[in-house]
Amino acid sequence: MIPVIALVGRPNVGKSTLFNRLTRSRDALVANFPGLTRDRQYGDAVLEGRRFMLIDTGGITGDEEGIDEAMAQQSLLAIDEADAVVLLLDAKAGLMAADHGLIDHLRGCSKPVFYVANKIDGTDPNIAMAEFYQTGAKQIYPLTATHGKGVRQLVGDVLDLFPDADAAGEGQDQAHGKKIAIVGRPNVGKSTLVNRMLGEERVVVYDQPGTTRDSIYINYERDGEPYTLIDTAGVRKRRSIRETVEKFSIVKTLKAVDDANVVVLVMDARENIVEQDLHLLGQVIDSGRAVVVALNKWDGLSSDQKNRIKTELDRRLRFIDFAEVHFISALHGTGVGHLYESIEKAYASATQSLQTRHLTTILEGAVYDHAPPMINGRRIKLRYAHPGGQNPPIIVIHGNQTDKVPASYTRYLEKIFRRELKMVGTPVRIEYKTADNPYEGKKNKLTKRQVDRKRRLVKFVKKQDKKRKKGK
Ligand SMILES: Nc1nc2c(ncn2[C@@H]2O[C@H](COP(=O)(O)OP(=O)(O)OP(=O)(O)O)[C@@H](O)[C@H]2O)c(=O)[nH]1
Ligand SMILES: Nc1nc2c(ncn2[C@@H]2O[C@H](COP(=O)(O)OP(=O)(O)OP(=O)(O)O)[C@@H](O)[C@H]2O)c(=O)[nH]1
Repeated sequence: MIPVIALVGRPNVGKSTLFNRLTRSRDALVANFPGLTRDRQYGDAVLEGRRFMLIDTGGITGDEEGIDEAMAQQSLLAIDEADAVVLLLDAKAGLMAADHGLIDHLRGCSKPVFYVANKIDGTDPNIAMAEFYQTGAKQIYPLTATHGKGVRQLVGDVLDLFPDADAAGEGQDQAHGKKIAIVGRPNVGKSTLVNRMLGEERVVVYDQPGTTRDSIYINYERDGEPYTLIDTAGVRKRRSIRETVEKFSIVKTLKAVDDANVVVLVMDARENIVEQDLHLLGQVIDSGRAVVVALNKWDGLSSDQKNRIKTELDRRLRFIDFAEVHFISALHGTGVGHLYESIEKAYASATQSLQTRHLTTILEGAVYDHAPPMINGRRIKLRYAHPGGQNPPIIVIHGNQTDKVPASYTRYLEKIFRRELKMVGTPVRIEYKTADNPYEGKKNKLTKRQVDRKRRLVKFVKKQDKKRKKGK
């Protein structure tokens, strides 16, 4: 499963700078759910093809007195959620009292810790490093977060601790059948829904989580078919101080989404749709997983209220018109059966096998109806399409100038593919390959002249072949 790295350090050491450099999420998920102590940022990141999740504990504000405590709490939660910790120190400022507090704590915890001397630019690295080695750290990584110098070495070494991260994850080897993650804000009714969905079904294995950040994987059978429910609800009946402080974990939610085939996003009809619901939904769509929306607590609402909520829903969820929405009562069990129908449809859509011939026909139809635009006097040409993966379905389109296809045209194609392939409940990804330069991407890139020469040569050889055939 995807490794989680926490960035900690006192204010202003450069955590956010490093976070922004590494994450690719358009808009990082900020933990400001009710019930969370402090804001933290969560981002999806990649380094040389290796994926990981990053937590930034930055952005602490407050009066001088409050800072230490807030920072401590913030950092402790992040450290707890992480698989490895990166501690940033400021080479310009040197060691400060607040650094010692964190260092002491990290010594006592069992997570791997990487010490970093940031802002090494413009200082004498030897002096700064010598001071930091006094902390007893075995290795200090010099870094310039603003320029990215030293980042690859640092993150590469951290990720080397998790060589199997992309292979089957913790959940994966326990899972059987279709994996359904139940996610949503605190208190929307996730665990009530999980109990409802299991109902009378035969539970095969019920796996208790090790920590708050682990989801529960429940294997069961429904109509003789194997399923796994990934339950992200807060841990109940376990009381420790920390859990009363915070029982909702974003890491847990994101990992569950990552590991699932279909995500059921639960929202609370009585609270309407809030910003955090949309953030979560955005994250689910980015992950490419199939999705079903469950508007829970639909019982006991007046028809006026129901109409108002439906109008609001139409407006705010327009950006995922492909997802099916259900109005349910997990408490009474109404609508839960239909939820399964949508889950099945979404799963089937996300994993159906696609044929090159069929995809190309659809592409040709779409282009015929509505041609891609001209760029610099040349029309973008989309020639053929083939499948590139499942869950999410990936459609690879080959053509000329494909790097110039406008986003609006890609959205148009997505819509047509989804319609023609009768896909429900899953995003579709379109990837482009360009045929402008057939030698592109080869190890030794050829110059334009060399390419032209090769093209002429190929033409010449083909002509010769034709002549020879005619002669026969
Ligand atoms: N010279 C230099 N400045 C840096 C470097 N990295 C970060 N800075 C600067 O240090 C300042 C603080 O950086 P941030 O990334 O906001 O620090 P932070 O640790 O996230 O701070 P908080 O959000 O307050 O916790 C900014 O002005 C950065 O431009 C670096 O490598 N070299
Ligand atoms: N009226 C009504 N109440 C519900 C429904 N579903 C859940 N609830 C109530 O909402 C509260 C929260 O439900 P939970 O299932 O614990 O919510 P959760 O999402 O698992 O909460 P966390 O553990 O905080 O993540 C409980 O008091 C439930 O009885 C519903 O369909 N209708």
